[in-house]
Amino acid sequence: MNGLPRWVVPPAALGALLVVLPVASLLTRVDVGSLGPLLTSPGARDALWLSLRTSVVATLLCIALGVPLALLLARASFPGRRIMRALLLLPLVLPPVVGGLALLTLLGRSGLLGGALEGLGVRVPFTTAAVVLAQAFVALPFLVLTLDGALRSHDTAHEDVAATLGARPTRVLLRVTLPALAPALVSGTVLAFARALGEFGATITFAGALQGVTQTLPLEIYLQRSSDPDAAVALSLVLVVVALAIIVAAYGPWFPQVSEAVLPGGESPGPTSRDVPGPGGSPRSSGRLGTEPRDPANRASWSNWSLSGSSRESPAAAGAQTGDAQTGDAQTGGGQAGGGQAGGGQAGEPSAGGPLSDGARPPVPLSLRVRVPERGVDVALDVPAGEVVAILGPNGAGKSTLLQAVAGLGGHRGDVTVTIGDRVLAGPGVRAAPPRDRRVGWLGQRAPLLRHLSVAGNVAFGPVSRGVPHGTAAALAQSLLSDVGAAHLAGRRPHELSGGQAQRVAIARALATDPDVLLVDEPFSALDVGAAQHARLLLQAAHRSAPRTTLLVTHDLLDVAQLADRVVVLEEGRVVEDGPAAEVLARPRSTFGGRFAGVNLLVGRVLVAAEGLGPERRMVSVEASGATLSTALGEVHGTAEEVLADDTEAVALFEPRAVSVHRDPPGGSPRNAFPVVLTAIEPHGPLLRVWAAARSADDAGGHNSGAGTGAGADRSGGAAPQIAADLTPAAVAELGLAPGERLWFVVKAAEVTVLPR
Ligand SMILES: Nc1ncnc2c1ncn2[C@@H]1O[C@H](COP(=O)(O)OP(=O)(O)OP(=O)(O)O)[C@@H](O)[C@H]1O
Repeated sequence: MNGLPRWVVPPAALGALLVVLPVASLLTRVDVGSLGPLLTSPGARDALWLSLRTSVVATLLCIALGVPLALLLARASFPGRRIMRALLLLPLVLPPVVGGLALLTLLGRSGLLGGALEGLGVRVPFTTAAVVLAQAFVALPFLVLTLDGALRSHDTAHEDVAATLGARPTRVLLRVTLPALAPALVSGTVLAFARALGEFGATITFAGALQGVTQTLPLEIYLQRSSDPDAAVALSLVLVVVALAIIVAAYGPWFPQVSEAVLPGGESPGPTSRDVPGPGGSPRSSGRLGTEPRDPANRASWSNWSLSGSSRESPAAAGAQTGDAQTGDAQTGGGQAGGGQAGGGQAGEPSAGGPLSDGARPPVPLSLRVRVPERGVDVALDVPAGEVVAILGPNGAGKSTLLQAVAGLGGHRGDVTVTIGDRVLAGPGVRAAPPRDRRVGWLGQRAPLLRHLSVAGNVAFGPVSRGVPHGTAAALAQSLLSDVGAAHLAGRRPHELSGGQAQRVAIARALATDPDVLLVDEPFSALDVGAAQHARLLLQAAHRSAPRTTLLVTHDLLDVAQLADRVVVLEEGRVVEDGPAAEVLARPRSTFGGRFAGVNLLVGRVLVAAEGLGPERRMVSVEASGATLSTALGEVHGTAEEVLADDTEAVALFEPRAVSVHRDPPGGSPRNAFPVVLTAIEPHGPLLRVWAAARSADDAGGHNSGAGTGAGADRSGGAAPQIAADLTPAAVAELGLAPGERLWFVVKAAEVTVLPR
């Protein structure tokens, strides 16, 4: 029962019987002997043929009008959209005969438009065209609502990436949106055709029952019912068989995608993601990602890189080097022949002469000013050519908004100025350039590969969208796939890839258009450790070969350590820290930066400044450089390496492993003793990290009253600063620590570094 309650069975069975039993009893009434002559009578033949013809035309009309209508309803924003969606439900609710009357009042001789049409010699009612219109009237909502529901539940990540790859809106619609919605389109079309085939009330009212002209099969059945009931039953059987044939053809086991089709309000299968636009680059002398500038002489070499840093090394070797087995890609080694051939033999060739190879364009700087009040974001950032900037910050800090602003995605309103190189892509008085014209590459958390294209087709999609001939784009794709160790996957479909393989393909795809700026949004967070490291090294190798200006949103210390030159920390939509990556990791100045770097960071004001420090006196003596801060945890004594002024803002940093934990206030000096309440204990490598928050002022003075498990748990909430102590499991067991206990965290002044903020 898959966890379903048993009581659902009886009503479900009754529901099924309500549909099946009447049809089954109809079949029992069929006189098989007289079936042949009845079905071959001219009246029956004409009616069946007319029904099929008009239903097909009405369905085509529904597709031609319904697909654009559904797209507008689901994706455009215009006044009255909800009302229009509601009005489209009317034909589903109204009796069809009312629909027929409505059509008559519009197109009849004295109707709103009918009079004018008659004047032009066009008469619609009681013609075959009227049958088609009546059928389309009742069938259109089935198609529109099916597609509308699918579109609204369909993530736009694929479309966003396609746009950043250079695809124009029509190409995105035809090559990305509609293929992804194929199951819903088929489903809606089948429903519309079935509804048109069974249409009766609107037809007889608006088109009448003229044999061979407007008398469709449902009308023929109705008319035969009074004169020849057996014939009516036999013709009903024909309608049932035709309807069943359509349903089986569309929903049969040989068409699994359609059997999962999206029905109105249903959900389209597919990845959801926060995938947005991506990076570009420039040479620099001390970059983390790469140290070698692009070789301007090697105009076609931008794609000629590999994990090893040498374009001549086979991807198989690269895969072996990085332990590719961890990605679940046991065949990477087996791909040596193909990969080596494409990567080694064709290196440099694919882009030669193509629009993408218009020289090894030097990396370009990025300048942006993003002010989006509706999201509380106000950030200005200048990124020198080729620099990799890690954007850090807590959830909701505005990191993705920043990347979306560069890519021209997101649909938010605000003042956004983006300049890449000398191209002003958005700004005051400047019409914002669409994503396809920005030359940015987007790499997101998941790899939104186009499911209906092969791996190679996905990588070639961007170049082809930018006008590169198919052959050249295919060769370029093969070369890039070799570079990422995925040449052997070229013919596979995205659903046949592991997460790590898909991300490697996404890297190749993002670089295939040789973007000026690469926007990378938590690219490895959905991968296991091995696959993440492999993908990280691939990005590093790509950057080494052709540095690009890059914004990298991440929550991962390894990404920053291995890829970033500079770190920008955002909090509540503002830059709170900005500095070289090594400096921020070693000596963070913001609360989030401290947490990210794994050190305790307390913000405070200088009470007693370290004075007279010169370089020669730094760290010589604790006494000489001592400084005291007033913080939320009380006074903190530490050593300063720079001159501090009284009453200025500063931060105190100390490692969790330098903190000792006591049940009672310790004596002796020079030591910092913080009264805290334990909030959490979590594994941290071989140690346990014990988190604690400041106790309230009136609770801080006294000695710990004992175990009191849980007594202080509620004090850990709010914005109280948290500090951590790393203890061995044995120490935690010996102290018998548990959340809620009141403790003292103690750290020597010599272990505390005080820095100006
Ligand atoms: N589509 C949207 N409409 C309205 N507000 C949004 C939208 N997307 C994000 N926001 C808001 O904008 C602010 C910044 O969000 P953003 O997604 O840029 O943050 P983030 O730093 O990327 O967060 P996370 O790390 O959780 O992805 C948040 O307050 C968020 O609630």
